[in-house]
Amino acid sequence: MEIVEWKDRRKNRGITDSGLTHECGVFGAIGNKHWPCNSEIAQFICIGLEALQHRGQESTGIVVSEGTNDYHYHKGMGLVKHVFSNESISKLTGSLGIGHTRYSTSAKSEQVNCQPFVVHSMHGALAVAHNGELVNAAILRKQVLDRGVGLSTHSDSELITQALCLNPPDGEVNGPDWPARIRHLMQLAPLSYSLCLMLKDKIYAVRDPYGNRPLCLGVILPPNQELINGEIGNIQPEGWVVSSESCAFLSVTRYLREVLPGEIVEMTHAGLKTIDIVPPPLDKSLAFCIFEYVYFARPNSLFEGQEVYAVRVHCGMQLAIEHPVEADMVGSVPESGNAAAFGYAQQSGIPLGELLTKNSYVGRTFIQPNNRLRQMNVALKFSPILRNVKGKKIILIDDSIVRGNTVGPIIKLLRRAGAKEVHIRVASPPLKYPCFMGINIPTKDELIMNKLKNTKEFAKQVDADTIEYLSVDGLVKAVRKEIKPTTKSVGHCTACLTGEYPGGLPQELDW
Ligand SMILES: O=P(O)(O)OC[C@H]1O[C@H](OP(=O)(O)OP(=O)(O)O)[C@H](O)[C@@H]1O
Ligand SMILES: NC(=O)CC[C@H](N)C(=O)O
Ligand code: SF4
Ligand SMILES: [Mg+2]
Repeated sequence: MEIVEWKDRRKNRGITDSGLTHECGVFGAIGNKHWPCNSEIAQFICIGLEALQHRGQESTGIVVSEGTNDYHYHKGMGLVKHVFSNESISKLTGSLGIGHTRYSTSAKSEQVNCQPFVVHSMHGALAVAHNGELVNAAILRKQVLDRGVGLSTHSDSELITQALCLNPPDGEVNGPDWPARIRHLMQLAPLSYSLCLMLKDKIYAVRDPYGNRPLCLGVILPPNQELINGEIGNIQPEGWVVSSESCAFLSVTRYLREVLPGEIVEMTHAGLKTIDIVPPPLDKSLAFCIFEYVYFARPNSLFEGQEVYAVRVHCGMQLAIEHPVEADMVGSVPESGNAAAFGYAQQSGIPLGELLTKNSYVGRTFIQPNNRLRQMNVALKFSPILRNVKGKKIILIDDSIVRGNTVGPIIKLLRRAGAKEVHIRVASPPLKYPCFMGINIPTKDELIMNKLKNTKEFAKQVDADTIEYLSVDGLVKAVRKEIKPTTKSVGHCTACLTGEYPGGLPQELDW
């Protein structure tokens, strides 16, 4: 199989009209005692995946096991609610399982690349669910192919699956040594992944040594039981869960903690155990994706001991400090601009109000060939609230501007509704560089701030009175404001804003 260049890997992706797309959600669950428990493991995973639907909407899948190597699985293209039915879920009987929601980064959005991947190794069946993108996929692909392994897709997640089947360098003296295989993978490819790996009787939750993508652990509580100060204490849990985000821990599941950067956590019916913590390569810092805070994650998810919503409010407050302006009202481009608008209003003392209402039935809008149709797309999604806009000086907050396709048509709508002044404030810095770690950022030429000299030119182009962005330092400050000083080491990836890549650049750069 030929090596696929970056340009080709990205072909046909980023097909939406606005925003950043392309990450993934992973979720796993394992039942406690009385195996095979045939409890509601698949249902748990299905509900967890629906709660992670914002992370990936192209395809989804669940793999379960009853403690044997005969896995049951169901995968398909589309949303969780479309792919899974009562009938398909009822066939997924198991005591443990993992699931995935996908936005493609490394291979086409089609059935063959749906996750989880399942292979039968010399030590039994292995299933893999992956969020992230291997920066050195081309090199690793060659190494795996050189060892006589055949690959059936271009997916880097299949590559991870096959790399895990390679014998570890020191051999396996006392039978299969999966932690050694995982450590071997981490040496071969340190960036970027959060993984759920399932064997017949255990799940490994693994985060790459840079901690680039999120992953956290939770517990399934018996009825009428509650954690005390976040601790399990004497409770006999019904099981354990792992998820990309804590927003997927609903009702009977409770958040316990994050998987640490480089940590390998073994989940068995007996509980959770840290097997190892692999540090990032020498001289490299931790690099948690700062855009999880800005845009990707649900506002109620927890990262680094803080709620995403709180960070977004701090971003809005910092933005008001950096770029104040007089106005009658502050509002957001719903939804992900909401918290920052709240912060901006709080800091500036300007009243907060709804300037736009969003049609919640409109999903992703696909790329339209001309401005007229793009304008229609935006008008379908947003409508101005006349009472708050007419005759007013307004500040409109958005979390990010990517291609700039949303902001221009929105300003047109607001002007038509009678806005006197429109000041755009963006709660993150301008996006200028590609991401090679699981987010499909449009090409350099498509990013609006690469096409323009400065924000003045941008404002003129879209008929705004002013446009200003949060600074990189301001964003980092807002993100770190509430991280406890006891948190051992903190580091964030800002590569798409600064061009400083945590693990270096891939060899072939044709972005
Ligand atoms: O500059 P552009 O390329 O037009 O994209 C920027 C917009 O895309 C995102 O919103 P999106 O509509 O994806 O979702 P949201 O409802 O979560 O804000 C982002 O929040 C901006 O509003
Ligand atoms: N966005 C992601 O995390 C995608 C995972 C993997 N690279 C894929 O394309 O399936
Ligand atoms: S480059 Fe940007 S989107 Fe990609 S991991 Fe870094 S911060 Fe996140
Ligand atoms: Mg938005």
